Amino acid sequence: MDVQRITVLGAGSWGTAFAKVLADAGRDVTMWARRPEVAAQIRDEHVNAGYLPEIRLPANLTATADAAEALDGAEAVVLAVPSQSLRANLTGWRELLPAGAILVSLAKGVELGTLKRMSEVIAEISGAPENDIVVVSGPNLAREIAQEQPAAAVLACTDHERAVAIQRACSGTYFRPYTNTDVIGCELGGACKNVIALSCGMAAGMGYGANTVATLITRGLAETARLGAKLGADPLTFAGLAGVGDLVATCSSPLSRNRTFGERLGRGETLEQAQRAAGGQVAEGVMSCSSIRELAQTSGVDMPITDAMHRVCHEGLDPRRAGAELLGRQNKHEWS
Ligand SMILES: NC(=O)C1=CN([C@@H]2O[C@H](COP(=O)(O)OP(=O)(O)OC[C@H]3O[C@@H](n4cnc5c(N)ncnc54)[C@H](OP(=O)(O)O)[C@@H]3O)[C@@H](O)[C@H]2O)C=CC1
Ligand SMILES: O=C(CO)COP(=O)(O)O
Repeated sequence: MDVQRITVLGAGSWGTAFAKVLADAGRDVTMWARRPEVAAQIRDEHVNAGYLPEIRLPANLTATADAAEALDGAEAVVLAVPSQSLRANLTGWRELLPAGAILVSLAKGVELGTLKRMSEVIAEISGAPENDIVVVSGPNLAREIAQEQPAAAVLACTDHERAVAIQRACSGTYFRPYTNTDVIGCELGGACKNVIALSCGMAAGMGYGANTVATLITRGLAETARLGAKLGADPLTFAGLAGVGDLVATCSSPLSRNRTFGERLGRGETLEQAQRAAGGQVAEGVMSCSSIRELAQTSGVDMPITDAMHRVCHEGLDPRRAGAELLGRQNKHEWS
């Protein structure tokens, strides 16, 4: 199985950076952008100034705002829109998906209401078997990848052949993808770390230092792994790129939208102020803290940091009060 002609649906930060990775690896890439002016800029000026200013995009990467044109003849289709809009977007594209194209998900989130992972949403809407969908996850801050800084990722798919086809399509001098068959673990790792990054940002915004952030990262990993164990993930996944790798990158980097969003909350801004400052770019953790919390509750799993982030974001809990409540919980063994 080899894929040469690839379509990326979504022209935000990661959609554009991943399209560049594929094009740099020699694939013919067409992007779909929601706004025609963004498509025109990518196609004619080889730049996406709104999301990745100063990044020169390769000549074998083109763009259109017409989804039918973008999808015509695609052998692989990369879904690069935010988690909470994926269902609606994909429903609009369903009839246009070329038969047999490999579907690839970049989104890191859990759907509100259905509590589904993104590959479950994609399978439901597209009619493709869940086992055929390839999930991309790992420490992949879009700007660094677009600058060609070395990084690795995981391509998770139950069907190894499909994972290998996408692995070949995106392997390059600065991007090293590994395959993995644990789709559940990779998707949960990617979704949960956004919530933990919010909490780390919030702690930094309140003026706390490395100890607090490291505590949140470590205990965040513990609650993510607890949820994963309950839902059938391989515990090893959380020690890998889609687990601790992505968690550390996102929780530590000022480039992370989730961390930055949390930092604003920690400095006393309201949700609306932080949303305005994000300028339309998605901080997935803000919605996923609610869906993951509900998933944990229905699964009987304790996720205190996720619960606290939901209450700060959506129930008006003061960040300092949230911190005090986390510290004030009953003492327990580290692994209980
Ligand atoms: N940025 C990163 O570093 C990484 C992101 N991810 C994940 O990839 C996914 C996509 O992220 P990213 O590309 O960064 O997102 P951005 O917010 O940067 O861009 C979202 C893109 O989707 C488009 N879009 C289409 N429909 C909608 C809609 N209904 N609502 C909002 N946007 C819509 C936007 O169009 P328009 O420009 O017109 O608004 C834009 O092109 C997310 O799940 C994210 O967590 C994963 C790894 C790294
Ligand atoms: O998923 C990411 C890095 O792997 C990007 O994180 P943010 O969405 O917080 O920027």
